[in-house]
Amino acid sequence: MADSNPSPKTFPVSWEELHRNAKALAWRLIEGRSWHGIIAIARGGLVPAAIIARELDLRVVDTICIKSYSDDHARGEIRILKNIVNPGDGDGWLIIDDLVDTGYTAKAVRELLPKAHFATVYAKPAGKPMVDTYITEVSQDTWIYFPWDVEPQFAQPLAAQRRG
Ligand SMILES: O=P(O)(O)OC[C@H]1O[C@H](OP(=O)(O)OP(=O)(O)O)[C@H](O)[C@@H]1O
Ligand SMILES: Nc1nc2[nH]cnc2c(=O)[nH]1
Ligand SMILES: [Mg+2]
Repeated sequence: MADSNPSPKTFPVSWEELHRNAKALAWRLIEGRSWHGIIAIARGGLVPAAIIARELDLRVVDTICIKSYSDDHARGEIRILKNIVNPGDGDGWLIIDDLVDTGYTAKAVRELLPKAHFATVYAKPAGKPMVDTYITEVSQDTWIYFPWDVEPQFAQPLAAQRRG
């Protein structure tokens, strides 16, 4: 995606869908191995990380706090606002984020924790190669709206929209 994000398509995600997809991710992550704990990429990774921590019975949850997008969906420089305390190389740790878009956030975290397992609920094609496990793919020109991004509001009936 370019630095400013036109995203002609939108993909609203409900709490129920997010919960179901995060649980689907937990199913994938519980297969065949155990984890020391979770490193959530805040803020977007916090809710999926909480769901996955509950499903995998993981009680150790740390955060890396990163900002790369502003509220108007424009991507800026990646800023690591808080790192984890004792990173090591990440071996045996799960990194959880809500989504991977361009993959720049994931790339920056992978450089810090090269042996961690990087998992997201949603993935766009450009960022897909940066994640080890994801559940749902959406197209690159789609902007995902999470439940915390939106609130219900009145929608015009179709006939009224046509009348203009
Ligand atoms: O693959 P990328 O293009 O790097 O984009 C993905 C990142 O963008 C969003 O975070 P954002 O920086 O908007 O902060 P937030 O998690 O606080 O919403 C999202 O939560 C991912 O962390
Ligand atoms: N909410 C949201 N944040 C993003 N950050 C980068 N891409 C996206 C997206 O599609 N939705
Ligand atoms: Mg984020």
